[in-house]
Amino acid sequence: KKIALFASGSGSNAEKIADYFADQEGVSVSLVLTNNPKAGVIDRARRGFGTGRVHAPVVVFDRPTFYQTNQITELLQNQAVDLIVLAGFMWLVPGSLVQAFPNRIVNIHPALLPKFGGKGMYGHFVHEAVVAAGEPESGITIHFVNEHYDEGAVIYQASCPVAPTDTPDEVARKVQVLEHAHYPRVVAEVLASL
Ligand SMILES: N[C@@H]1O[C@H](COP(=O)(O)O)[C@@H](O)[C@H]1O
Repeated sequence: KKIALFASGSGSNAEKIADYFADQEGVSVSLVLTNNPKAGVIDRARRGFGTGRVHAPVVVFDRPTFYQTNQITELLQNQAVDLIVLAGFMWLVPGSLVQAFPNRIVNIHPALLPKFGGKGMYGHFVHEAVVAAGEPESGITIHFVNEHYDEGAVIYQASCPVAPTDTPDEVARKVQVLEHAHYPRVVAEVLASL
């Protein structure tokens, strides 16, 4: 089975996923794709991720290529990718790609959807909103991707307590622990179900 990893930023989740499958028979990371030429994920991929043994081509694309051509969808189809994994990818996935990979695109959101999701709700903004709302807990949501931000069917959620004194940074740290602990395993379960 083949995975393609999409990331726009640091790529810590992409690295955890690549490392998780580094020694797994029958599962490989065939492509790393980013919309950001300065994304930290590029260096991680070039180093072979955490294990230094997962070497996948890195593709950097721009907005016209993603939204006005079919190049990315065709590349993924030509590589016979089984599952597309969004790991901190910030752009909305075009309908053509969603239709080409039905129930084969997953995303992780750093909050307990349906709360604190949607356009503009990403990265630190989410944790600031959770703290500002005085939420007693936060967490992660892993979901299938459809044509709307953060609205696809939920696959898995895990939560963590938020103390009244927690800062957005502290919430971000707690949530990242959940992301790294659960996303690789849930990706493996979705892959096994395909
Ligand atoms: N969608 C969100 O974007 C962030 C990406 O972090 P990283 O994987 O680039 O470190 C994570 O918090 C993820 O939930």
